Amino acid sequence: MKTINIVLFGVGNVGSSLINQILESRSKIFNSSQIDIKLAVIVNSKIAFYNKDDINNSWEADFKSYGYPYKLSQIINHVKKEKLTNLIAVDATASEKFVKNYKELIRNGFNIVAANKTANSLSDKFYKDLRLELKKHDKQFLYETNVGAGLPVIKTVQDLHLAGEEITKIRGIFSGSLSYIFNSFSSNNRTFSEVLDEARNKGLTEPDPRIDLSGKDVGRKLLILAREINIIKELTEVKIENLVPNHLNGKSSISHFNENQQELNLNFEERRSNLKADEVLRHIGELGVASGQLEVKLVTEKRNSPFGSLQEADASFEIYTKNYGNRPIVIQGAGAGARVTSRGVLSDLLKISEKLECI
Ligand SMILES: NC(=O)c1ccc[n+]([C@@H]2O[C@H](COP(=O)([O-])OP(=O)(O)OC[C@H]3O[C@@H](n4cnc5c(N)ncnc54)[C@H](O)[C@@H]3O)[C@@H](O)[C@H]2O)c1
Ligand SMILES: N[C@@H](CCO)C(=O)O
Repeated sequence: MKTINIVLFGVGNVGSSLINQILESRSKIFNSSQIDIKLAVIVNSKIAFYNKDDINNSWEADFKSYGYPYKLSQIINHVKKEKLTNLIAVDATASEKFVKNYKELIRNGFNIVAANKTANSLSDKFYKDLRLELKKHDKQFLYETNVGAGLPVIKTVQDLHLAGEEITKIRGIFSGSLSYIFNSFSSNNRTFSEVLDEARNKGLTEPDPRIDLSGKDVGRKLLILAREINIIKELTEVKIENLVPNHLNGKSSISHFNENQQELNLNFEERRSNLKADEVLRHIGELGVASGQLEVKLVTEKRNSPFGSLQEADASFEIYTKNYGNRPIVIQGAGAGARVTSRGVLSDLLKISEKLECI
């Protein structure tokens, strides 16, 4: 039998769904794999809840009642004092600041599973240093949900690359958030701002939806896949069509954006009115291996084309390789949403567990 001890950072849409899925699935997982999943500490940006007993369905109330302000060093001291082993830190935050803690976590015995895409899309130096630290301490880092939420995109690209298959191009609808938004917007008469609010309320967008609309989220995903196949790039080198006007982006606050997001309506209304009856708007990412070009843009597609006929928050990735020729591998399905994402995180947790010690 193996016990794994999880410290969960981020108790928002994805983090909460992960806790609930662990509660739902852990006896099934224990019966099939003899892996006992313990949630040792759960943490948001303000408070930490140290879970002495087994977590149960009242976790949300316990978190609110018994959580208190913390420092990372206190969490590390706690797991040491309790002699917890097989440690895995889950990063379900969207924080650029939090990823700077990864090295300290690794040095203190943690493996890492991240839904947060930041660690893999900061500088090439940060990316490589992190991997050196993992190697030095013999720790694992999995992040399948960084691209396509629960869809197996990263693993597929890694496996093809590892096997020596030459990947020539990856093209697709990389954003489940923007897929939902442009599906809804292209097919009815609601304003862009109304559709954006709906996607946010369904937990389909980034906590700050400007990360989606500015193209940064898809830019990050392209960069993450490029790095998997040894293309050395920085986010600043990705050619991105930014859908947010400058005065609502950059240094302006999220509340300023929320109050003024109707200003987006006019531009998108114009783009919608230019569509023919058989056309829809689609947000595309493209990674050309030979050209080394990474590009994010909003395009017009025929409604009955593969990308044009996607539904809901579907993402779709076409992976072109030398041997697959002009018939790419296609990975398609829900590309955003807390439940598909947290299931992907849970699957990464179990993959890491396979290599941990039985205790
Ligand atoms: N929702 C999806 O469909 C989806 C898909 C793939 C990946 N992701 C990624 O999952 C992550 C979480 O998304 P979400 O929708 O759950 O966001 P959310 O805003 O609902 O939750 C984020 C949580 O992180 C906490 N947090 C912020 N800074 C922190 C810090 N420094 N330390 C500890 N906790 C901190 C917040 O308090 C909050 O509890 C994001 O990085 C997102 O890109 C989400
Ligand atoms: N913005 C993400 C979902 C939240 O991370 C996506 O569209 O894939």
